[in-house]
Formats: sequence, structure tokens, C-alpha cells
Amino acid sequence: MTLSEPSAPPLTEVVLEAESLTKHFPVRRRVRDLLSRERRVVHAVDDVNLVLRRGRVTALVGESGSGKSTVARLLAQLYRRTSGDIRLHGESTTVRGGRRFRAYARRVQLTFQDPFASLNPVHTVRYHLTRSLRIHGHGGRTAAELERALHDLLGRVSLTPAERYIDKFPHELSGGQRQRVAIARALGADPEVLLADEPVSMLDVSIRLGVLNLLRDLKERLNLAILYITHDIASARYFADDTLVMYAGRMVEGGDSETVTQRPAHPYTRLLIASAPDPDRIQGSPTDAAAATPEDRGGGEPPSLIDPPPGCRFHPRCPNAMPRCLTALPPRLAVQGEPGHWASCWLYDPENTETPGSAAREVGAVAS
Ligand SMILES: Nc1ncnc2c1ncn2[C@@H]1O[C@H](COP(=O)(O)OP(=O)(O)OP(=O)(O)O)[C@@H](O)[C@H]1O
Repeated sequence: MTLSEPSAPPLTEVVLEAESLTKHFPVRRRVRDLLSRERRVVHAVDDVNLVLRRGRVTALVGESGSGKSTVARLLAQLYRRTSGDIRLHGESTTVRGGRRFRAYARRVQLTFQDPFASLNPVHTVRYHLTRSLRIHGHGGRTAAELERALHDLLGRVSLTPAERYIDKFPHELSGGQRQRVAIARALGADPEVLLADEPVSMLDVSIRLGVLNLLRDLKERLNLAILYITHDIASARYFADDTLVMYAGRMVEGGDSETVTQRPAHPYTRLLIASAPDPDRIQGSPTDAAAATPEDRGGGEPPSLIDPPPGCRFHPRCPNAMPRCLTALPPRLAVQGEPGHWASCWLYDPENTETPGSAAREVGAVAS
């Protein structure tokens, strides 16, 4: 008998895909701009590609303002995209309100960072969940069926016994319980995709794990495709199967979570990890020699998205910047020896002849 290489787990069915997804918000014109023909825009999301699969959690990680929530709202079809495509089960989908939006929302649900803001303070848990079940056609035909469906929903998010929570108002619940109600409301649609925008960032550290464990349990029991949006890359390692990293409106790195968080390839991801200590971190990325030093960890500011830098958007902060990073946008490049791991960074161009860090003087603004 010969030992074979461990094979990668079989990829599960793709539910939702984004291709070259782009969103530019118009900037309100100031008086002095009125005569100018130029229409300025915020480049919130540019050319984003992602795939959500059944029974998998994909983390979308990045600093505040990197475009994560805009991606979630585009995928939920709450924003019109500027360009690009969204495909549900392979079918290009654009919906703008009405019955088609409701049919889409039945399959793709979004939960927000602040459950207090998204739950109406004058209504009880029963009201919120009943409304969701009824809108999506899962409220049953009799009062008894509705009651059973409500109890089921509360059971799914571990708010049991249901009687203790069902007639409470949002302000009578803890932050974690409110987020569970918001998740239950999303589950009332019986969706295939859950877009969870910073589901734990407003919760006390002590209860974050419980909510993440709940989401993981739902992924497994309901075979959901979950997009987990977070600025906390350490939680992505713990909770997500795959991790995508965004910087200034663009995707810069992706791969399975263990690889991305333990052997980050893009200098931005390394900086993110360096500023979010993880005691288990293993050093040893392929460009460790040029890895962020304590001095440049977290240094610099993200660029203006109205006038983003040419080339790689990270180059003004990058300790590895080379001359071509200042002018040429790097494509997704495979990280050698790590199947499925990619970075939009010229360091991974096998034909690269430039020296990492050689553009530092030209940039003149490497993090200090
Ligand atoms: N409706 C809007 N009009 C104009 N600009 C917007 C709008 N919504 C978002 N932006 C801008 O788009 C960029 C991306 O914002 P977005 O909220 O998607 O980032 P984020 O990564 O989710 O940040 P956070 O974690 O703080 O929510 C930011 O520069 C933001 O100011």
C-alpha cells in the first residue's frame, strides 16, 4: 500500500458569486466644483471577485473604510452596482425592489453590525420574527403553526425556552441576545446565503465566541453559505474556512483561512496581523526578510478613495514597494507551493526582477 498525498476537501456547490463587482459613490459637489465637468466619485469597491459556497464560511477582512460593508450591501442588492456581475446559482441577477427583490432576499439575507439599530425598539421579538416568517411565506396557515415556527426559530439561535424571550422588547435583551434575534429574523427567510456584517464587533468580548459558534453551527446544520465580515483577522482564522482580505476597495489576498492567517503573503495582510497579535502565530512567510518591522506596523493611513493611488493602492504604506508597484496594478498572483493561495502583489510575480523595498525613497511615505 502506498500513502497518497492528502487531497483537498471536495469543493461544495457555489451559491453566490461576484465578478468584477464595482461600486463608485458620487461625491456631492461643492460650490467651487459646480463649473467643473469632472464628476468625482468614491471608489468604494473596485473589481471584486468572490465565491460563496454551501456549508462554508468566507471571511472578508479589512480595516474600517476598506469597502467590506459596501460589498455586503451590493451582494444583498441593497445598492445598485456601478459595474460587474452578481450570480445566484450561476444566473446573473439584478433586482431593484418589489417581488423580485423579495424572492432574492428569501435566498440571500444580510444581518447588520448593530442589532439595536436594526431591530425596531417599539416591537417585540415575536413581531420581528412573525414579520420575517410571513413575508417569506414560512408563517404557516394557522396560529398554532406560526407559534411552532417562532419557537423553532428561537431554538435555532439557542434562545430557549422561547417563552422567556418571545415577548421581550429589544432593550430588554443583552447585545448577544439581540444579535441572536437578528440572526433568527434572517433565518425566518430560510436563506441559502447569510451575509453577516461584523456580527460580533459590537458585543462584549466574553459573548463573541458564543455568537460565532452559533453561526458555525448554523453553517453545518443548515448548510448555509456565510460571508463573515470583520476587521478582526484573528477571528477569521478561528471561524472561517476561507479568508479574503480587502484594502482600499480592492481584494488583495485570498486562500484558506489557516494559510492566509498563518503565512500571510500580502504586505498589507502581514501588517493587519502584526497589529492584531495572535499568540499562536507561526512566522515564516516567503518574504519574511522584508516583513513588517515594529516601526512600520500599523503605520500610515489608508488612501483617499476619491483619488486612490495608481498602481497598487497599498504602495504608499508598503515596506516592500518596488518601482512598478507605483504605476502597475498587480493581478492575482499564485503563492508558490500553496494551492488556492493568491495575492495581488508583484512580490509573487515569478518573473520579478526588482528588489523589494527599492521604491521606498520614491514613495517617500513609507509608514513611519
Ligand atoms: N452611501 C455612501 N456614499 C458615499 N460614500 C460611501 C457610502 N457608503 C460608503 N461610502 C464610502 O465607501 C468607503 C467604503 O465604506 P464601507 O462602509 O463599505 O467600508 P467598511 O470596510 O465596511 O468600513 P467599516 O468597517 O467602518 O464599516 C468608505 O470610504 C466610505 O466612506
